[in-house]
Amino acid sequence: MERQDALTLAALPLLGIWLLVARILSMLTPLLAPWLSYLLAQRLYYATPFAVYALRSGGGAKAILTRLVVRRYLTLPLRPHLPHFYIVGFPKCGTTSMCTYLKQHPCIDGLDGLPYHEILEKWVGRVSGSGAVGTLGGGESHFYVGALGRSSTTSTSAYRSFFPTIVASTLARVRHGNWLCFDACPVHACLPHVPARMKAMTPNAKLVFMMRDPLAAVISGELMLRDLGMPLQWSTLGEHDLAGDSLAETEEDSAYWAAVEKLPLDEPLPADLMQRFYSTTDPRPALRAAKYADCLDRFLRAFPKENMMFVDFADFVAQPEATVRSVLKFVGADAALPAYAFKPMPPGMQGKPRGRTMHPAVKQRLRQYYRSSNLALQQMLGRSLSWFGEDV
Ligand SMILES: Nc1ncnc2c1ncn2[C@@H]1O[C@H](COP(=O)(O)OS(=O)(=O)O)[C@@H](OP(=O)(O)O)[C@H]1O
Repeated sequence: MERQDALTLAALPLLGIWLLVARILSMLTPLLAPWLSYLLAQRLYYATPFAVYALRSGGGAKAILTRLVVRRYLTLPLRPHLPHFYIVGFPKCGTTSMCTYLKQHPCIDGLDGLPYHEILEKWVGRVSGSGAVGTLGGGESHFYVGALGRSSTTSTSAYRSFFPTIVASTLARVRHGNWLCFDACPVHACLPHVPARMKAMTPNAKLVFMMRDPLAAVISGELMLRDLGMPLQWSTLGEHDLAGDSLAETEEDSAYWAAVEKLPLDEPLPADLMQRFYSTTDPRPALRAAKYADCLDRFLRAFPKENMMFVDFADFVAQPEATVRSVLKFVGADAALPAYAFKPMPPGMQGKPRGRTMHPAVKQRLRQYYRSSNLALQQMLGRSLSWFGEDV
């Protein structure tokens, strides 16, 4: 047993009392500090603009946010960990399922104390009627996209506050000999400022990228935003919706995203970044997010390729257990640990397209749109992915 683990075990009763007091105090704070609830709701809205639709009908959601955040900060000295690995992307490629599967392993923890996304998921579960309420536990911090503020995306202590305490890590190490924690946020893969920040925060982290046929990912994302109530003015469902518009990037767009990529680490994120990313009027940010090769290229400039794993969504769906075990091996968790058992996911995990499909004309257009990016991806990975098809 390491010396630090032995010390933590000896101090366990005191640490337990500290955690309990923090929990009680945090339950009182929403009453004492309504402005904090307001501030947090604003920040969450910045990071995930669709959150406003969840918060509108979320009842006590703001109070829950405050309570969780206050508890995390009261116990910050007990939270020394940053993620050992990330599920970095891509949107609608099975990151939530993968996250839930990985957390079945006794040596792996996700976030602690700030399941922002759980609140959204409960709401999504109610809206979609997927019956998934309480079963998902996505645990996305949205840290690098500004969930704790546009200026906080390089603050180590702010980020540490998301992850479990030394009590949890010590107990896992003593019982199972190993402990790892991770963050998951599919949009991290798509935003150009993220690789440099992630590298500065966690230079040795491992990164898992999940990828799916871009067309399937794009329509899945559109349907999620529609079901949340976002007033999207573009659609892939009707013949004329995307067929006529130019999908080429404007000069202004290119300049904007290039500037975001070069943003110095000590500069706050632009005020309109996430509104632009989740645009209700312009389909291009959503389409660009599935140009996997461009996004991966930025990560490959920041991290060594051997620290990255690329998972084909189709393999994950066809063989979830084998895929999860290979990810466990990659991140350094023992998949053969006697205390670990793979449990298949409840059916509520899967979305409900409810008969809505992409219009064939739009499909054809998007196949063309993604062709060069898929070719570049094939070269980058040195292998084919199941959905490349004959023309890639
Ligand atoms: N095990 C399994 N089998 C089949 N399909 C699965 C599975 N896990 C996740 N999914 C599908 O993945 C889509 C959700 O992806 P994400 O969790 O990455 O979404 S998010 O970006 O975090 O919002 C969503 O896709 P759509 O159903 O097409 O919307 C889920 O149904």
